[in-house]
Amino acid sequence: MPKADIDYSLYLVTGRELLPEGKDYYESLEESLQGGVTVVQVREKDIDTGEFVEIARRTKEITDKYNVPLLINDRIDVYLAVRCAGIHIGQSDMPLAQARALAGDDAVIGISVGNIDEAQAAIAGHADYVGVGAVWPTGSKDVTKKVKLGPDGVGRVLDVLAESKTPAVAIGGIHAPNVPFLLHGSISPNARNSLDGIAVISAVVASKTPREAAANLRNIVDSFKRVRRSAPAAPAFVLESSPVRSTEALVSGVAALMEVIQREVPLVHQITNNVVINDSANATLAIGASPIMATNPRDVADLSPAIGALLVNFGTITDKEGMLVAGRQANVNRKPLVYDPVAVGATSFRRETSKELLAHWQPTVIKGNAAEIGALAQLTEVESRGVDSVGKGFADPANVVRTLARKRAAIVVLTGEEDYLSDGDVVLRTSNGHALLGKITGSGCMTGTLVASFCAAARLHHLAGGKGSVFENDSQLVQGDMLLGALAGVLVFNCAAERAAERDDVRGPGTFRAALIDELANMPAADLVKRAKVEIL
Ligand SMILES: Cc1ncc(COP(=O)(O)OP(=O)(O)O)c(N)n1
Ligand SMILES: Cc1ncsc1CCOP(=O)(O)O
Repeated sequence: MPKADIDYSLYLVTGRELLPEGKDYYESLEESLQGGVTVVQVREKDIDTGEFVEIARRTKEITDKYNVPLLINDRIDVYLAVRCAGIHIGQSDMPLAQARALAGDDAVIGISVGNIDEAQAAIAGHADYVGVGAVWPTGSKDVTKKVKLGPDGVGRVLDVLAESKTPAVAIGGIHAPNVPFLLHGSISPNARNSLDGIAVISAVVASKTPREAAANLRNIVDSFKRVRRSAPAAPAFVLESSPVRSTEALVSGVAALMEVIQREVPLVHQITNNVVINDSANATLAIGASPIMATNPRDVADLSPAIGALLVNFGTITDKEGMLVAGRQANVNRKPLVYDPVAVGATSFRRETSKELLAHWQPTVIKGNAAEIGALAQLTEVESRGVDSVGKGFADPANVVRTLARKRAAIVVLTGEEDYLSDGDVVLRTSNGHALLGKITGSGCMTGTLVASFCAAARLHHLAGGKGSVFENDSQLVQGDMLLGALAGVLVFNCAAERAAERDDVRGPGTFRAALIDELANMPAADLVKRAKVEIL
């Protein structure tokens, strides 16, 4: 097969030691090819050369039947003996130039890369493809001393590879539930380059049903590639046909979601800080949803299938383990995940924690003030003082939210006197609210609570729309109009604040806080429609 025709979508690296008891290697291999494996690499670490050659030869007989290219891990002698498509080498194996000299120009030579320098060297040495990793920890190889790149780190390598168009597969700890997150989360920040495929060992080899395991992985990768071709900027939640936006449609959509909440009473799981936990739970109840403020990782597995959405607010970062597990489960169960990185720029501990969380799961919505959004976007334009941002804000907030939304494949909500929301494509500006919100603690956190509640409603609204649980594509993380959900959270909160501030019985922050909860409970949708100030920029 010509090198240019190789499809790297689902790259199987063999691992006989991981086969389920009683499962024959060749039988498993053939089933995985039937499931849709597109490249095979024979990887053997502890066998004699003669046995390696024999396994490679028999493996080639099977891969040839399916017209799938076969590569050999590390051993050029074995490649030369069986004359398959090529070899895969690592950074501590024979140098690329020597491997090329021995194997010749026709051989496919792939090389492992774990950082930008290695990626640049791979391009300079004309590698035919790269294996980028390890993405996550894995039991299939000792990578404990290596940096785990996460989808983010893979994205940085993809930026380097973009110009040369070197094909790239990611490897390490990849299993069906984290594949959508990996594919979307690794779209490179500048060049918008994306993975050509995923390389796996245990996700297929350790399965008792490798055909089904491979078919499932292949579907996810194929769906992702299809959406990338038709909508290159689409974030992880975007429907194949994004709705056409008008301010009237948006505001009436918000009113519709208010009804969905009342009718469906979604359960909103919130891991939030202990300053606002009570107000957030009351705000959730006031709009008609149901709060559960569980933080223990052991609660999460049972809870996740039942919830409408998850909020992770790391204001006091006392529950990191719960945040990691809950977020990952939200991705697995394809539930909206709203991330509120409170004061993320204020300390290095917060920056590190945020990095760790974002390497573990894909947020649907990121909500923050200017300092928080600036810190995530690595901008120094806005300073923070504790949890607050100081100064005039961004010169071009619309560009900041759009750029971060694209980089993170998430909706970004920037709160302030005016709020900016973007899905990486459209940018919305809202200008409701009241100065008294700045006089009570937790108004930003309650906004996050409402955004999570309305994202739950947006998902339920989508499911009730007749499509059931069928996803538009298998790589999609969340169903429903999440930009509308985020907008609803912001508008309902700010319009309720306006109504509360207008009341005769409100004489300051204390009475305002109580009145705000009342108005969240009592605000008629028609009044929201009248008050809402939304612009599409
Ligand atoms: C596709 C792919 N990517 C990376 C690797 C890892 O190769 P290497 O770094 O040489 O480590 P070993 O596999 O030899 O342990 C790979 N094998 N395949
Ligand atoms: C060979 C290799 N190189 C980096 S991680 C890895 C192992 C991948 O195995 P798994 O897919 O089971 O995590």
